[in-house]
Parts: sequence; C-alpha cells; structure tokens
Amino acid sequence: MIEIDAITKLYDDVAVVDDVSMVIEPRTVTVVVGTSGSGKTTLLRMINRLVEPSSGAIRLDGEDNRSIPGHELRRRIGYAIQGHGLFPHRTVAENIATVPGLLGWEKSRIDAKVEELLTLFQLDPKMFGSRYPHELSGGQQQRVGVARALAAEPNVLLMDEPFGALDPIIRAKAQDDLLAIQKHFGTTIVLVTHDMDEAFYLADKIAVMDKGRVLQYGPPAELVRAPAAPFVETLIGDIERPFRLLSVAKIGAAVEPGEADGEPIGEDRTQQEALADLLWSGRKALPVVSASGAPMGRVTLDALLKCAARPQ
Ligand SMILES: Nc1ncnc2c1ncn2[C@@H]1O[C@H](COP(=O)(O)OP(=O)(O)OP(=O)(O)O)[C@@H](O)[C@H]1O
Repeated sequence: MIEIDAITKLYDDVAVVDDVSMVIEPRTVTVVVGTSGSGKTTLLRMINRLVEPSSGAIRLDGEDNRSIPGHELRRRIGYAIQGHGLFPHRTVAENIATVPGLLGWEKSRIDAKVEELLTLFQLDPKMFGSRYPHELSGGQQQRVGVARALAAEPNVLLMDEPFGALDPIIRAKAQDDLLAIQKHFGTTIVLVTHDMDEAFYLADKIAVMDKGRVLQYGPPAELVRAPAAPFVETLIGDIERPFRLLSVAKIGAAVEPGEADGEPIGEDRTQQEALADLLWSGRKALPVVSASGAPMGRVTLDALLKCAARPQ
C-alpha cells in the first residue's frame, strides 16, 4: 500500500504539488491524468524520492519512504519513463541487469531473471540479450525499459508516459502486456498519462490533477457518473461519457436469460465491445458465453443503452 499524506512540493514558493493525500491499494493500477504542468511527474517522483517533498509524508506499507535506504527503495520501486531511458552503451541484458547488479545479486540469479523477463516480454533472450538499444525497434526498446524496471522484483512500478512514443497498435499491445504482467507479479502500478482512453483501459482508479491538486480520485466509472469538478467533466469529454461507461463495464453485468442468433461474445469482454458488435452486425442481441464457452444468456441493445445512460 502507498499512503500519500498531505504532500506538497514548492518550487520558488509555488506549490506544483499542493497538499495531495491519497491511498493506493496493493496490486492495483492507479493512473494519474491532468493537463501539462499539473504536477503529475513531480507527484510520481516523490514516491521514489527522485524529488524530495517540501512537506507531508509518503509511506510504503506503513514505512516512511525517507527512512528506507536508497538501494532498498530502488529494489522496491521500479521506474519506467517515456522513451525508455535505456543506457545506449549497454546491451539489452546488461540494461535489465542494472538494478540486480547494484544490489549484488549472484550472476546466475541475474542471468535467470534477464531470461525470464525477456521471455515474458516476448523477446527471444538469445536473439535480443546481446543487442544494443539502437538495434531494437521503439516498441522493443519500450518493453526492455519496462523489463528493466521489473528486474529486481519491485512491489511498486512507477511509469511516466511509458507508451507515449508508441504507435496505436503497438501501444494497445503494450497495455495488454502490462496488465498481464501486473497480474503475474501482483505489482502495484502508478502510471502517468495524457491519454484518457489509456487511463480508462488500465485504471482501477484514476487521479485527476489540476494545478497541483488532486480534484478527484476514484474508479473510472465514478468519474463519469459523478465528476467532482467541471475540469473532470471536460477531461472525460461530453461525447465520450456513455462510451466510457460501457468501456469499463463487463458484458456479464448486463446479461439476461434468453437466446440470440449468430456469433457469441464472452462475458468478460467490455460492454463497449458488445455494443460495437451489435451495431456492426445489425443485430438486436448477442449470445453470451462464459470463459469456458458455456452459454450464459444474451445481451441486448436495449440493455446496453440503459447501461450507457446518465445515472438517475
Ligand atoms: N526542478 C524544477 N524546478 C522548478 N520547477 C519545476 C521543476 N520540476 C518541475 N517544475 C514545475 O512544476 C510544475 C509541474 O511539473 P510536472 O513535470 O510535475 O508536471 P506534469 O503534470 O508531469 O507535466 P507534463 O504532463 O507536461 O509532463 C511545472 O510547472 C514545472 O515547470
């Protein structure tokens, strides 16, 4: 758990992070959004103490981060940034081995970790381990950047615009990889992005920042249903609201008894995907199946329209 307690950062007497308090639950993804200069990066960097706060405290599992030695903080908290930040004169394997090396891990343990992570990120260790960053594509460099951040098995992974430089297809893949890896390791992730679609796709909770303050912090659907400030509404976008609600809800929640024709859809897919399928195929209902393929009932256009409507 990360407890951010009344944290403020002043630069030249200006509070760029202004009295922010929030609790980040373990094994969740928290996404920080907001306009440029609202203090997102500064807030993130106070968690791993790359920036020292002017006042307030941040606790990791109850322990003040100022009382944790630097090498221990590096082990517990991975950090991945836009443009990957890889060392250009070190191979991929050496890059990933950086923090385990600093921590004095044995070579055999480091080698095994490098191989595990490269395999997990679908990069053949034999082919990629000895390459230099400039010999990789942008998407591959980005994956190595995240692999490096995870090398010392941190509980917490901080990510600052990690997918900002990727094209939309690679970006979608990188987001799915991240969610799979988060499940695999149970990592607590705090991620900064400008992209609201990305925020809605990844987040268990979203924190909206404006002028150094957190205006709202809650599950994505709560931000749509009950925006705490006009700025939150603007950020979510009027036109997007119904689709965002559907994008964060699963089909299982709208399923009803009955039959429907045609290709079935899985109950764990989003309601937005069901709506797209209904609109595109011109049907009024889709058969719904469980993960194992067992029939569950159907989802109708009418039910989805109700799910997308402004809550009464
Ligand atoms: N070392 C510094 N010295 C002085 N001012 C700083 C310093 N670092 C950041 N700032 C200022 O603090 C404010 C918040 O910066 P920060 O990088 O946290 O914003 P951000 O929300 O991450 O922005 P962006 O989305 O553009 O990356 C900005 O006005 C920035 O100019």
